[in-house]
Amino acid sequence: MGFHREIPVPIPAPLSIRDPPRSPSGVILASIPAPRSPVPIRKLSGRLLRITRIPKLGSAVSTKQTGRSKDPVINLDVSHHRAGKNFINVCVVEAVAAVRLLRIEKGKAFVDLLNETANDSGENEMGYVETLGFSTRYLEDRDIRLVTVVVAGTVRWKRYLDYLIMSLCSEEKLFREMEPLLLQILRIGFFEILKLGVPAYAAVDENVRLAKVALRPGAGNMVNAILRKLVLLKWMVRRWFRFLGKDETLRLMNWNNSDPHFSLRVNTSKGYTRADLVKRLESLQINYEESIMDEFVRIQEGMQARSGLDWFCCFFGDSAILQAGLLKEGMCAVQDESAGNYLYLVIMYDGPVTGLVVSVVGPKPGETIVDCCAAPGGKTLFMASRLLGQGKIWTVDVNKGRLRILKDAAKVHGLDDMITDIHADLRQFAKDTAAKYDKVLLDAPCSGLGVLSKRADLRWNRQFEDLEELTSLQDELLDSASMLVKPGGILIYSTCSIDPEENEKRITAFIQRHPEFVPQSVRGYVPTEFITDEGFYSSSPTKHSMDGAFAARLVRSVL
Ligand SMILES: C[S@@+](CC[C@H](N)C(=O)[O-])C[C@H]1O[C@@H](n2cnc3c(N)ncnc32)[C@H](O)[C@@H]1O
Repeated sequence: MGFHREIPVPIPAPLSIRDPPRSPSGVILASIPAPRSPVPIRKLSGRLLRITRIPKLGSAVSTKQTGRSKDPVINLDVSHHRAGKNFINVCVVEAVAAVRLLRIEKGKAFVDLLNETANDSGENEMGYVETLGFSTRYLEDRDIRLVTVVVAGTVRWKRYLDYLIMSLCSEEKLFREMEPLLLQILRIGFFEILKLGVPAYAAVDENVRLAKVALRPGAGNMVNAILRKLVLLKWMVRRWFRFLGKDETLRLMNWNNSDPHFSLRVNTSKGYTRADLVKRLESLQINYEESIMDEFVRIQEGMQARSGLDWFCCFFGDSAILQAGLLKEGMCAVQDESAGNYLYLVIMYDGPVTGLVVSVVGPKPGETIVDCCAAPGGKTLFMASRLLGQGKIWTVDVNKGRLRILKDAAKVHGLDDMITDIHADLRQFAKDTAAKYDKVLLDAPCSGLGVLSKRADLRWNRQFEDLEELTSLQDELLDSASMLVKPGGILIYSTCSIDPEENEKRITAFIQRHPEFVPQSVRGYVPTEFITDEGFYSSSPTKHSMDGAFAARLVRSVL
């Protein structure tokens, strides 16, 4: 038998109610369709399109129930992309592809088999597709070629597609126990969107219809939900592929989908040491791990941030840490070692994360510092604790509510004497202020793409257009922040993003606009594994098992 010949598969063409259509593995794929009744031909895009009455599938239907007059007519309008390319037979291409993929999975069909006129297995395949509720009569050669492209590509990318599908299922079990035809439909949808460049709306539409017709309405809803998630994520995944490569992107997606860990920073300004914190954690029988950063410990369990809500609503569930009052008494703060952002804990008046970005700032006793975009104050508090009671921090933020949280947190930590809060838009504040400061930190509003494991909602809310808006705001804020730096002073720019557009590219553009600033390596401020070739700080979820963040130091010339 030649390579291109198919081993015939026993797919029964005529099916009776007692013999429902099954996948090659024997799974019942749909209940019995009633006899089809052709309806008039409709003209579309200059071509004749035959609309087929399709019985509702998904539950056993009797001939009586599906008699001609009661048949629900499914509107099989040609979707725009196919119509534009003069394709007909909406969803049928996907239907044939799905059936062939099922057969391939069982080792009974070759990917590159085209018209299959040499034996009757091709006819069987088409007959089988008909039993799913589709007319294959008007499939043309180009449709069959498209089937081949879809099938070949789906087989080639199967592991990758499955990985993505699994990561977008609400739980792994859903993927593992997915019925075979449903899985093939999802694979086809993913392949069409990611690899064939089929417009997302069209791919979603067709595969949802296929699932509804061939399986049941609920299956269509599931395909709809998962494909839409992909569409929302697509721009992010594409970007990551471009600047991280495939393996790193897959690792990152895995990280973003895993349970986040949380870190605690001991509050040294109240005289506590990490040993004190560790002692309390041990007495509470809480699993911890000491971080590479002196003031931090990592907690693996018991604190969950609720996703889909705004940062005010983050909570710690029934955490023993919370119940023991460690946060309230100001012994520690919930902060990530990386750079921090506003995720955590506002309820306890403790600002977000800080960590290594504050090391990049390197606050020294006696210094004057402006923390632009400061609220809710994670970095402010950490910087203030490093000033050891000497020096001053001005905190600027446009958001009054968040600024109030910063103020309250400063009180709990006993640092309020050193902090002056300014409710203002940084751009206006910089114009109105003649004073110049030793250090200016701009922790810019950003996409948060480095903290997706903790901010699960961001992946669904962030649009590509946001990135464009954010980068121009970042440029404006950088220009304003730079006006506050004294000659010889330092400007620190940071984000909790891993996107070069918000990080390195903003610095490059800034230096072009402001030749009076020169980048200074962060060597000596953070461990070497966090230093990029250009001398910036960068933490990565996959490399360092912590939030992704970025920071750059820029020195203002003395002239
Ligand atoms: C990334 S968050 C800052 C997190 C903070 N540094 C911390 O560690 O807790 C960005 C902040 O920028 C503030 N912001 C946005 N646009 C601003 C503007 N034009 N002027 C001042 N603050 C602004 C937001 O209100 C938000 O609090």
